[in-house]
Amino acid sequence: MDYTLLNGINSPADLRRLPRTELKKLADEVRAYVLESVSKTGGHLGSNLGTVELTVALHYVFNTPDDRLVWDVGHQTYPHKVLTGRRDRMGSLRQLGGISGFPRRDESEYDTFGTGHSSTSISAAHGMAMAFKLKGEDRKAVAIIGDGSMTAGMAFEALNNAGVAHGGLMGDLLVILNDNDMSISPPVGALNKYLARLMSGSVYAAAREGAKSVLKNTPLYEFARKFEEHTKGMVVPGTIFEEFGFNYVGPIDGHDLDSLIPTLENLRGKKGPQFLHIVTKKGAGYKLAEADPVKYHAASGKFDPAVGFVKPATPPKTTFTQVFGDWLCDMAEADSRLVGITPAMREGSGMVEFHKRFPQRYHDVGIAEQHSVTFAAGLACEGVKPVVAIYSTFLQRAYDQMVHDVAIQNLPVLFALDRAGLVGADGATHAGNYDIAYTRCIPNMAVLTPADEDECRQALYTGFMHNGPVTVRYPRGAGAGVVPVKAMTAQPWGKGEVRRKGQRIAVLAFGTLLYPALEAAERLDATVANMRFVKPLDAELVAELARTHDALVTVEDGCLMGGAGSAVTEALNAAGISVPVLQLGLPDEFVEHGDPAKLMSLCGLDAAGIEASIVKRFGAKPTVVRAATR
Ligand SMILES: Cc1ncc(C[n+]2csc(CCOP(=O)(O)OP(=O)(O)O)c2C)c(N)n1
Ligand SMILES: CC(=O)[C@@H](O)[C@H](O)COP(=O)(O)O
Ligand SMILES: [Mg+2]
Repeated sequence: MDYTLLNGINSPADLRRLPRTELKKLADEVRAYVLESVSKTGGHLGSNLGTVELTVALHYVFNTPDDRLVWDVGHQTYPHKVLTGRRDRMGSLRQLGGISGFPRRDESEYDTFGTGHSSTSISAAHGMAMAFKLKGEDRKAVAIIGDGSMTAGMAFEALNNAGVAHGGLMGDLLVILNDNDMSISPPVGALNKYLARLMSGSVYAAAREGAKSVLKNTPLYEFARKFEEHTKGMVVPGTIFEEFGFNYVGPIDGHDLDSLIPTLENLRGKKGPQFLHIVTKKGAGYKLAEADPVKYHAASGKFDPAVGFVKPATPPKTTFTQVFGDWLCDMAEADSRLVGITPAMREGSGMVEFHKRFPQRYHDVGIAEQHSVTFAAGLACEGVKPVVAIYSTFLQRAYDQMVHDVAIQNLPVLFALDRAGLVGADGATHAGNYDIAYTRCIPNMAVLTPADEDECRQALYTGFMHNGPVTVRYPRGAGAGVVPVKAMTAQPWGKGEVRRKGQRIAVLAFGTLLYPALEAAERLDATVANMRFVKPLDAELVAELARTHDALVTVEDGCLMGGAGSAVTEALNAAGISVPVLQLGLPDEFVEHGDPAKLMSLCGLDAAGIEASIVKRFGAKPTVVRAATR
C-alpha cells in the first residue's frame, strides 16, 4: 500500500488540514501501516487495529495536544503514535532506546498520561478536566477505556467521583468506552452482559444518531436534540453511566467516521461529564485477527501478514508459565480443594488447559486484582485451597488485600507470581521488580524463589501444601531447561542448598540467577548456594557460609532495596556476624523496555556482570581481612 496521505501527516495539525473526505483513506493507510510495522517488530496488534478510525476522529475533532487524550492501558496507541509524529520511529517499538509500547509523557506531548496498567484513564482524565476548570481553561479531557478495563473497580471509583460537581465545578470530561466485546480472553462478568444489552438496544441509538447527523446544521437539529433529551429517559431506561451523572450517547459504530466525527463534534461542545459508548472489532480490517482476537492480541515477534502467526520451526523451550499450567492441572487432579483464579490473564498465566479441564474450579474475575485476592481469602476461609495466578506487577494493585485479607488472617492462599523480574518489551510499567521486597516484609507470608523449571514445580507444590500465605515467583519466558520431575515433592521448608563448593567467596543465589552465578563462580572458584527461600530464609546456611568464607555475595532478579540481599544482611546482623556482603540486584531506577538478556546484562546480572562486580569489590584473589568476630 502507498502511504500518500500518511506520509504527509507529521502531527494532528496536518491531519486536521485534510479534507474531511480524505479521512477514510487516511484511516486505511494507518491500519495498513500499523499491521506492516507490527509484523516487523512484534507488539500488540488486535487492539491497535480496532482503534484506527477512533484515533483519526479524535485527533480530527479535538485540539490535541491542548485537549487531552488519556488511553487506558495504552496498548492500543500505535495509530495514535503514528499520527503524532512517531510514524518513522515505529520500527524501534519496544526495543532498547526505541519508543515504548505504551503512552509515555517523556516520549511525546501527545502522550498526556503514562499507562500500561489498566483502568486508570478516567481518574487521570477527570483530574485534568478539573485542573482546566480550576484554571479557567476551555480544554477537554478524554478518557478512552476498553470494555475489559471497565471491569476494574478503579474505573467505577472514577465514574462515581467524576459524575458529580465539586464545589459547584464540573469537569468537561468525555469518557469513551471502546467496546469490542473482548478483553485478552473472552470478556467475563455481569458488565459484559449489560453492555451487550445496551448494544442490542442499538436500533434506538443508531436511529437517534442517524437522525441527528442528518439534521445537523439545520433549524430542526435543535428541536430534535431537545426532543431527544426529553424523550430519552422515557424511550430507554437510563444507563448505569447516566446513573453516575454522565450524559450517555451510543452505542455507535466505532469504525464509521460518519458516525464518530459528528458525534464527537457534538460531545466536544457539551459541558460536564459525557459518556460515549462505541462498538468496535478487535483486529478490525485484518481477517486473521478478527477471527481470533485472543491469538492476535499481541505478536511475540515478526510475522508475515499474509500468513499470520505460525508455530516456530523449532519448538520453543518450555516456559515457567507452562510449568505452572501443567502443575496446576496435576495438583487439581490430586487435590479437589484447589481453585485457580486469574484476573483476566488466562492465556498469559497458562490456565487455558486448567479452564478446559476444571471449569467449576476456574475463575477469571476480570481485570479485578483486588477482588481476586479477597475472593481467594473467602474461599480459603471455607477450606478451599485457592491459587491466585497473577503477574508480579499486577499484584501490586492488590497489596492491601494481600496484607489485610490474607496475611493477617494467615489464610492458605498461594500466589503464583509470573513475570517476576524484568519482563523486557513491556518495560517499566510491567516489570515484576518489587515482589520480593513487598512480600517478604509481610508477617506470615512465605516467599519462594525457584531456580529452574523443576524447582518451580516443586516450589509450587511446597507452597500449596503450606498452611498459610505463600508467594512463588518466576520470570517471564523459559528457564535453564531443567525438565520438571513429574513427582511432586515438598522442598525442606526454609532450606537452601550448596550447589558448588569453592573458596573465599560464597555467592547466595535467589531464583533463576543461580545459573549465571554458577557460571561466574567457575571462573572465580567461588562457592554457590541455591537459597530457594527468601522467607523463611535459611539463616543457618547464611551463618555457616559467613563463618567459612571471607565474603558473601547475594544475587537476585529483584530490586536491591529491601530484597533478598537485605534479608541476608538482616540475618547476619541478627546473628552478630560481621562479614563483607556484596548485594547484586536490580537498581533503584525504572529499567526501560528492551530485550530481556540485554537489560539483565546492563544491570550487571548476567554471568559476566556478576563476575565483574565480585572482582571489582574483592579483587580477583580477594584479600579480604577476616573480621575479628564470627
Ligand atoms: C491492572 C492490569 N491488569 C491486567 C492487565 C493486562 N491487560 C492488558 S490489556 C488487557 C485487556 C484489556 O481489555 P480492553 O480494555 O477491553 O482492551 P482491548 O484489548 O479489548 O482493546 C489486560 C487484561 C493490565 N494491563 N493492567
Ligand atoms: C497490555 C498488557 O498489559 C498485556 O497485554 C501484557 O503486555 C501481556 O504481557 P505478556 O506478553 O508478558 O503476557
Ligand atoms: Mg475490549
